[in-house]
Amino acid sequence: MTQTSETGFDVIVLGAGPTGENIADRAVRGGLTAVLVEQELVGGECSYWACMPSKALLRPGEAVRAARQVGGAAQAVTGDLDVRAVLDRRDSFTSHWSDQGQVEWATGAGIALVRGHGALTGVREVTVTAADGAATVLTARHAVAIATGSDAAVPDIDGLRAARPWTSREATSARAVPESLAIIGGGVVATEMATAYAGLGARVTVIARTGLLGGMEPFAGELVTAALRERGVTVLLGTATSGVTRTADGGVEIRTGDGTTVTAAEVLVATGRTPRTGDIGLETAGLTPGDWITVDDTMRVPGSDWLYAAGDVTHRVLLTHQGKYQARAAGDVIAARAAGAPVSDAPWGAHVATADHAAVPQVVFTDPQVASVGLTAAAARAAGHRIRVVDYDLGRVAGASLHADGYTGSARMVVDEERRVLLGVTFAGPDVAELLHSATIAVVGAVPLDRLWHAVPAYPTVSEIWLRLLEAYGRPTG
Ligand SMILES: Cc1cc2nc3c(=O)[nH]c(=O)nc-3n(C[C@H](O)[C@H](O)[C@H](O)COP(=O)(O)OP(=O)(O)OC[C@H]3O[C@@H](n4cnc5c(N)ncnc54)[C@H](O)[C@@H]3O)c2cc1C
Ligand SMILES: NC(=O)c1ccc[n+]([C@@H]2O[C@H](COP(=O)([O-])OP(=O)(O)OC[C@H]3O[C@@H](n4cnc5c(N)ncnc54)[C@H](O)[C@@H]3O)[C@@H](O)[C@H]2O)c1
Repeated sequence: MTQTSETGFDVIVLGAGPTGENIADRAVRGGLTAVLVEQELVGGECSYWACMPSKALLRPGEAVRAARQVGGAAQAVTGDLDVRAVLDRRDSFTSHWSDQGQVEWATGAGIALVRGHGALTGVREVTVTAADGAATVLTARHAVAIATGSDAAVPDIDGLRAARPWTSREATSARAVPESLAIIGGGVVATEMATAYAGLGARVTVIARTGLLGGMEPFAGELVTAALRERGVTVLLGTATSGVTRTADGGVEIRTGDGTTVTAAEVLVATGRTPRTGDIGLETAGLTPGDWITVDDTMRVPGSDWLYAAGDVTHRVLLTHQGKYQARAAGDVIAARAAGAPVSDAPWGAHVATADHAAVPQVVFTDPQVASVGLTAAAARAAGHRIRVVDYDLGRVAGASLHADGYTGSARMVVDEERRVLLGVTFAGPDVAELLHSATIAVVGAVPLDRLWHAVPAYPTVSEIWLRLLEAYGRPTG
């Protein structure tokens, strides 16, 4: 096979998902040249098999349910979802799984692209093997950044692999809605896909070995469990899966730890992620293939002066916006170090991803939505903070009661009693996603509670939850 060499780049970025794209973009904006190496589609998991198609599957059902919760509007909703139209709209959000638009963006941003499977083969060296076997050896002047992301993890459950389960890829790109869907897992993918597929008419069973949305405030999982059940989803909590069989009629049979059997047309495994690092030459840099890649807060691999990693592959936070945030730090610090310019790597500096540790925002697009930032009460206590927890029933806020009849939701703020600032905030309820950034700013800005009283929420909006939480905490008297 042919082999060519290219040495003209300052930075090589392995993987053109949202993280890789942003590393390359920031490096180019910083005056460097950059090349992206991509083996599938430029845009990565998020654009084609994760964030965008999953939200496109969820939004139509949410819009119809929202209308049904408003007297007067409810009477206008006289039909069911048009499933074909939902799937077609989803297809448009994935650009029909074509990356032409993102390739044009990269070219316009001055970023080169080499297609194929990339692997480290030496210091600042990546060898890219194209589909036809042709190899291109790329050598970088300054840095190689790994942003190869993650794959769905398929746990070692008897018969599961042989049963050809759906992963998040099949769930987000399905051409049709199965009559029934069993979901193993109780996390974000499981709850979002249960919401989407139940809304699209499938009979859904969730098999979760603990509660739903573990790791978030407990009321979030409880509200989502209740809402799923109300919509006809069977939610089995505290239930292990012991075996899976693909049956002669093409369906699946799932045996649970308590001896019951769940049958469905398809089974979705939604039990977390595994790093795409098995075959990218990590051993050449002294790292272990198949492991997540540990980095410092400038996204550099400890002990190396040229190897960086960001996004899912680091296991810091498996979210697109956080990967892009890390990417901005990484691209900028690579450019600064290349220029011999000062590096701003103290906490909250321009070249570090400090928020990964203290203020990660996340929205779970279930119905109700869950939006959280920072520490839960349990995590804050475990970290040794002296905290006070303030809860408020979102349905009692005037704006919420106008927003939806019978609005059901809850909010919690976790106050650091030593500094009188917020460590974390969680909202669960219809349409709380857009509330989240207010909380993120309060947490990242360490806005003192006494000052928050002067951030007056408009009446009558759902954001008056802020006033109610502060009232519940107590108004300063001094
Ligand atoms: C169903 C689902 C829904 C989600 N929804 C959301 C959401 O709503 N909001 C959110 O913030 N996050 C969401 N996420 C998480 C989000 O998708 C990831 O955090 C994000 O895609 C990570 O970006 P990344 O660039 O690090 O990796 P990826 O998006 O995985 O991109 C990595 C890229 O590297 C390429 N690559 C890998 N190995 C090689 C190699 N050796 N050579 C060349 N190329 C290679 C891959 O082909 C891929 O294009 C969701 C995840 C799932 C599974
Ligand atoms: N809206 C969003 O931001 C969004 C949406 C989807 C996914 N994501 C990201 O994608 C990542 C992957 O999502 P996910 O739902 O796969 O992972 P997750 O970590 O959220 O949940 C994994 C679930 O699987 C269960 N589990 C793990 N191993 C198991 C086993 N062997 N048997 C049975 N259950 C098992 C866990 O108890 C947990 O309930 C998450 O980290 C999430 O941040 C984000």
